Amino acid sequence: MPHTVESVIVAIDGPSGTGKSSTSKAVAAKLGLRYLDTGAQYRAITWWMITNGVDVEDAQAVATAAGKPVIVSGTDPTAPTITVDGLDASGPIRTQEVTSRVSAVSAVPEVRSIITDLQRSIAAQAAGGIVVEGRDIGTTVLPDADLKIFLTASPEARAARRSGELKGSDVHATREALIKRDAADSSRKTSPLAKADDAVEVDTTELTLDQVIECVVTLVEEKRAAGK
Ligand SMILES: Nc1ncnc2c1ncn2[C@@H]1O[C@H](COP(=O)(O)OP(=O)(O)O)[C@@H](O)[C@H]1O
Ligand SMILES: Nc1ccn([C@H]2C[C@H](O)[C@@H](COP(=O)(O)OP(=O)(O)O)O2)c(=O)n1
Repeated sequence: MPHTVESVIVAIDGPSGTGKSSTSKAVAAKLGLRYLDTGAQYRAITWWMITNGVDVEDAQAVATAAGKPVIVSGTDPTAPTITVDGLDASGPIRTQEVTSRVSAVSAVPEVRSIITDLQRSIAAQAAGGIVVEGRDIGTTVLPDADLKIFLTASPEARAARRSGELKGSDVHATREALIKRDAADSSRKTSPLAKADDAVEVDTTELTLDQVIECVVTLVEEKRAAGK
């Protein structure tokens, strides 16, 4: 069933450093929508595995433990939150250790199935609509989204953006780590990073963040107008 004009669902996918989080938060805030960072959920389950002594390279062990952590995402775009078993996970999920292990954990089908169910229930509860960002939102999690965006940017631009965030980090090493993670995320069997056939691709390499936000806001408004 098509959503009402007020209840628009926007899926924003793409590799790391293309601007998904910054764009999604800003678009949601401007349009009065909720916001969900699905990468934060995969990071949260990875953090739980590490702190609970689960060998993240052992897919069977990860699958067995996948249902244990309770992950709760707060969807206010101006102050998104994430807790695991009631603990604030927003800091620990951004460490290098979690970043280097999240692809292995998120490739486990049991993990994807649990997190996908959680994402769908959050989207269903967002009465006024939501912007959901990730890797497989348009293809798998919300294939009926009203608007699908696939953000891209050159590896150089993405690495420069990421190393700008991580003080003192080397752009070359960041670029190599990004390319390795993209390859792992794109080649896994279960819902890999991919552009949905009906997604609008936006190359952000030469665009400012404000230009990307404006572009997505315009696309949402066009969808809303077309739905009237
Ligand atoms: N179009 C852009 N131009 C320059 N910097 C950008 C652009 N989009 C995002 N950034 C910056 O790049 C970094 C990564 O953006 P982020 O939104 O976290 O990307 P993603 O969620 O895709 O990994 C942030 O510091 C953000 O401010
Ligand atoms: N929908 C999603 C979102 C993220 N993931 C996995 C794959 C990604 O490498 C990690 C981390 O995602 P996140 O969006 O936080 O990564 P970046 O901030 O873009 O570097 O989670 C996924 O498998 N499916």
